[in-house]
Amino acid sequence: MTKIYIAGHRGMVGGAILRQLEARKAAGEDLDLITRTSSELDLTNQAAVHDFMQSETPDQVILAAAKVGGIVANNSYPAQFIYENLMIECNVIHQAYAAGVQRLLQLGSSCIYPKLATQPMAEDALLTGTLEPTNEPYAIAKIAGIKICESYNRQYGTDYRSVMPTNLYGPGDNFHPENSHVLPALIQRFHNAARDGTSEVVVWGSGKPMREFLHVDDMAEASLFVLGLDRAIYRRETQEMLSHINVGSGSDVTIRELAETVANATGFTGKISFDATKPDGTPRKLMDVSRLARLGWTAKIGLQEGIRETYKWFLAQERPNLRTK
Ligand SMILES: NC(=O)C1=CN([C@@H]2O[C@H](COP(=O)(O)OP(=O)(O)OC[C@H]3O[C@@H](n4cnc5c(N)ncnc54)[C@H](OP(=O)(O)O)[C@@H]3O)[C@@H](O)[C@H]2O)C=CC1
Ligand SMILES: C[C@H]1O[C@H](OP(=O)(O)OP(=O)(O)OC[C@H]2O[C@@H](n3cnc4c(=O)[nH]c(N)nc43)[C@H](O)[C@@H]2O)[C@@H](O)[C@@H](O)C1=O
Repeated sequence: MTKIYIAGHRGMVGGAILRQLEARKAAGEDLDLITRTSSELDLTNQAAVHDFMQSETPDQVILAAAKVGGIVANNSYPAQFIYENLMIECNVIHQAYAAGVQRLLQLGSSCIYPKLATQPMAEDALLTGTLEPTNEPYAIAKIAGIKICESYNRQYGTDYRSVMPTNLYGPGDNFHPENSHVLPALIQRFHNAARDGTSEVVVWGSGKPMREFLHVDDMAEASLFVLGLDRAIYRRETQEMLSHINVGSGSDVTIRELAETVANATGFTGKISFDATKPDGTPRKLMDVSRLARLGWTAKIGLQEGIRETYKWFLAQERPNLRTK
């Protein structure tokens, strides 16, 4: 029996990971899956995380809990983004170690790389330049997460791994109009405009930045693939002080192209305009996914198909996932 604690199981990524683990369990794998909501266990609370880890003593931990948001949320709540993410990482990783957890997987983000990194961005671009200012506090916390895992591995011989996802989307996403990421924001806005017969939809920024999108079911599969790799195989591709692995689809689109695709999927036929008062953020952040490909995993769900399927999911919800932050 393998006892796995999935931190953040009600989130988009944690939820997708839990669905895949539940399917494996139903297919006969001997798994004990442990979850807690943030109101049951606040991961910024050191004593609570200590008590939880000591009483549950999981074999493995998947850290998909974090303070997450789009470009404007990151820019508006920098203190919460750096504080909550650092606290969650320190508490979960240290208390996992203290409770004897040998294997852990944590999720970072492509924003750990410099704003003007060479494209596509390989893992060794980390800490080679200045970060994008709109999400620097979040990125610093995510970089710290990688370095905490590497440090525990070096000093204590643990097997703590990090995956760096590109921009994600899919069922369970946050559709908040200001605080969400671009893809759910556009699904919501174009859907409302098509439904109400509005003639124009405004998209933030210049439309020129490029982003790479990965469906959350692909991300969940990649996470479990990396967690399940034999230690020697994982180590062969990574280094003691560069132990993270990029996860992406391998191709990107401009925000204008993305808006046109979402307009098409939702049936909106009016005008698309751009609001230059909103930030563009990083001009481009395409992941170099060759390390993960060499290990044996590549993405399966294309962007058009993923958007169509996510829109179907969105339409089936009684009330979309409008989080307050
Ligand atoms: N979404 C994206 O585009 C990307 C996400 N990532 C990373 O992937 C991971 C998952 O992100 P995603 O699923 O999108 O995020 P979500 O916002 O969908 O989910 C985050 C989850 O974290 C939990 N959480 C937050 N704060 C606390 C806390 N103090 N104590 C306990 N639980 C807490 C919440 O639990 P509850 O619901 O119980 O409150 C929530 O369900 C994060 O590390 C994120 O940085 C990386 C790149 C892109
Ligand atoms: C995953 C990643 O996500 C964040 O970085 P980001 O990639 O810049 O994320 P975003 O999805 O919010 O924006 C992408 C682009 O799209 C444009 N854009 C247009 N119209 C809307 C819109 O309506 N909403 C949003 N949010 N963006 C819009 C927007 O102006 C920008 O040019 C990080 O803070 C951090 O959280 C992180 O790691």
